[in-house]
Amino acid sequence: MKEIKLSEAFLNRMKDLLGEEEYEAYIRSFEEDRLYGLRVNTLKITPETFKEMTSLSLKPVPWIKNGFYYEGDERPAKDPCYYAGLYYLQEPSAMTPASLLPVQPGDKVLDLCAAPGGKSTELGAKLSGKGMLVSNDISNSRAKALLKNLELWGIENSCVTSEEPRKLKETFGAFFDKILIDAPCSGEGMFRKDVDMVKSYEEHGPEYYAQIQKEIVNQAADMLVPGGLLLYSTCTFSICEDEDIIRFLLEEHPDMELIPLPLFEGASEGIGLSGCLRLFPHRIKGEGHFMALLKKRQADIVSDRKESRKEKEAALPEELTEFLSMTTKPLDRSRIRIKNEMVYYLPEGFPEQARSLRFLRTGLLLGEMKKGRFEPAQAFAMALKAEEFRQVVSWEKSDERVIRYLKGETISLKEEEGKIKGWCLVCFDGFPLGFAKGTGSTLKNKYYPGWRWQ
Ligand SMILES: C[S@@+](CC[C@H](N)C(=O)[O-])C[C@H]1O[C@@H](n2cnc3c(N)ncnc32)[C@H](O)[C@@H]1O
Repeated sequence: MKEIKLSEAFLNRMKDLLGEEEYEAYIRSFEEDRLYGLRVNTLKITPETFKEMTSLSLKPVPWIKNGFYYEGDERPAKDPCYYAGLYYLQEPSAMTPASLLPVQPGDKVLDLCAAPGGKSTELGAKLSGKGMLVSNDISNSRAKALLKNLELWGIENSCVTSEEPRKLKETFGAFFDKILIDAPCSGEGMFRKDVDMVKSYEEHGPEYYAQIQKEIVNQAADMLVPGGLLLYSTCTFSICEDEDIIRFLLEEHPDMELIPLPLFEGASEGIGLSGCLRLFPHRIKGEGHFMALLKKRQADIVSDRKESRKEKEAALPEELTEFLSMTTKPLDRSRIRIKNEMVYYLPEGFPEQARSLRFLRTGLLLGEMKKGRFEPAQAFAMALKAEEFRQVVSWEKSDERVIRYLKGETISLKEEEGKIKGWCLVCFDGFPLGFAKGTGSTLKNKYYPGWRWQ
């Protein structure tokens, strides 16, 4: 075993859970190195095309269509592709929950414990810009990291909140078609990946988290519409945080039923509760996880689901209209809002009652009105495709100006590239990185300073 000191109590519980023989296999899994994974952003590129263009040595994660393993000595975060939001670095088992929640474009989706965004980015990609994703995390600082990841990923229809689930329930009521709860947990499944988890486990073990999880699932169930689906996941093995929470939920909410999850090679059934899914590091190439899918039964009376009312189009400032004329991205003008000079594009059907919540972001930040000018935001660039902007500069990935642009430097155009006046979208190989403002043969760098290449 590596330098990991696991408590006697934990090891005894694992022995009880797995039986003598399998326990030995579990312990041996600590002798193997942790695994590294990335998940391709299908909003921007197909997994096949990405595999062709990257120099990373990728191997497919068998149960995730857009998931790959990469080698531990590779540095995918130091790559323009990362800055273009083409992938998210994620441990392979952690890719499973979002892949098993059948989100459809147009759904209203809640990711209740979402930071830093490992599941939300995938849920947002599945929506393909239609419907709404509310990504919440009780921790404000973690919610900031979540916002960055959603913006980098190019999701245009997400809102980020930092609230207690109870407050969300009071505000939204039964509103969401799909809910994901990637619950805070004791993290027993992550000991090999992250030694620090062992330390925090000593402070707060399974019983501590089970109480929090019960409160979270209780609130979440009330936020589902009839017929809606809820996926519960943890990265821990203890039954009291896994199957027992599902039993609790079924008891407290008799209108909920368990929908069996499909088994795939290496995955195991729930312990004493079939239909749930468990992933163990000695059976698959990934860390430990638990998942269960639940459905709220349809009400006898057909619910009078209101169609979202189309808002009246407000007149937009001229400078903004002028900028928007440079993009062919279809934007419903009635969803554009200006608050304190910031210009937002709200998701379809954004509910009025939600305005009282603590939002870090409502929809896509398009930009800012500044003394009669409009300055487009970094998030807007990330949500565009190269062909959706009229003035584009696209270099090859190997062009040294790509990294210099990401570092915030002023860039000179080559003679054969001609001259550029005004806003342009800077890309490599056709993937947007951010905006710049051309003054002839020079590009003033407008890449967001907080995201610069270090
Ligand atoms: C397992 S992590 C989520 C990881 C995230 N889903 C991802 O894939 O990147 C659990 C998160 O729950 C948050 N959390 C803890 N208690 C919470 C609560 N009562 N309501 C909402 N979020 C909570 C934590 O701040 C933490 O970010």
